[in-house]
Amino acid sequence: MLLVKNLNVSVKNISILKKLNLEINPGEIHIIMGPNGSGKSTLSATLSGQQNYTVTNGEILFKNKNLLLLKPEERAGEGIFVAFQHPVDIPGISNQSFLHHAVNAVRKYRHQPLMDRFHFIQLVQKNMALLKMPNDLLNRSVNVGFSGGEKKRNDILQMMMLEPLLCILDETDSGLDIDAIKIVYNGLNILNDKIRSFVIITHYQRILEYIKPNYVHVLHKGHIVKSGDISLVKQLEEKGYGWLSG
Ligand SMILES: Nc1ncnc2c1ncn2[C@@H]1O[C@H](COP(=O)(O)OP(=O)(O)OP(=O)(O)O)[C@@H](O)[C@H]1O
Repeated sequence: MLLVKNLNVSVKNISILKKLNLEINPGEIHIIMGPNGSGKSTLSATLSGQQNYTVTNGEILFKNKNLLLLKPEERAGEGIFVAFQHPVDIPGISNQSFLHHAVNAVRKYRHQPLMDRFHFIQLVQKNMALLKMPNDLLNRSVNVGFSGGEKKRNDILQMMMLEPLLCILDETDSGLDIDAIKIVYNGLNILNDKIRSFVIITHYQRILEYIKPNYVHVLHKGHIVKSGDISLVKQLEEKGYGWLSG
């Protein structure tokens, strides 16, 4: 589904990702861990097509298409969803109209029938109940004044509504209380099937209580220095990252 080959990315002429390789197949869950500043968020920003992240070498194929030729909204239409480490506030636009617009934008791109207001409200309320989100968050401006945990749940709500193929979650589990972590990962598990894939960026071993990843990768100084299975998470917890710095 996603193939990243020899990817080099710079931000403001500073080289961040270096010869990064990653392959993700349908239905797989990949966890990416790594020290602060190793380039994890740079990878998610690059995949989403954010400005200022310049690909200086390498390629990214998504469903065999050259992702680098696609605009951010086209990438979303193709099925890429990124929950950013720091979800953005959008003052003046209600969460409901933002979500409804986003749902229909991807449906239009995918040549699917648009969702009318009635069906949208039914679905969004069902998903909000699963995420234990109060209804008033729908009427407020996107993320404005939301608590940290509410913003992260709102990200998962967006993911559930947009039904992406590749879900990239950048530290969605940071700053959540124990109940919220369970709710967020339950939301993720609801979407987890044989087709959809996940890239989960996290600093926490506790993720293994909720998610069973196929692969775990360690990103260090801009490239993947080690890949393995869940036993790698336990090794990292015991030994830290020093033994991998080479
Ligand atoms: N817009 C920017 N301008 C300057 N430097 C940047 C920018 N974005 C990222 N960087 C730098 O790139 C490096 C990698 O940052 P990135 O946010 O990708 O790391 P990370 O692995 O996600 O870290 P953390 O675990 O702390 O979230 C850091 O040294 C960071 O300062």
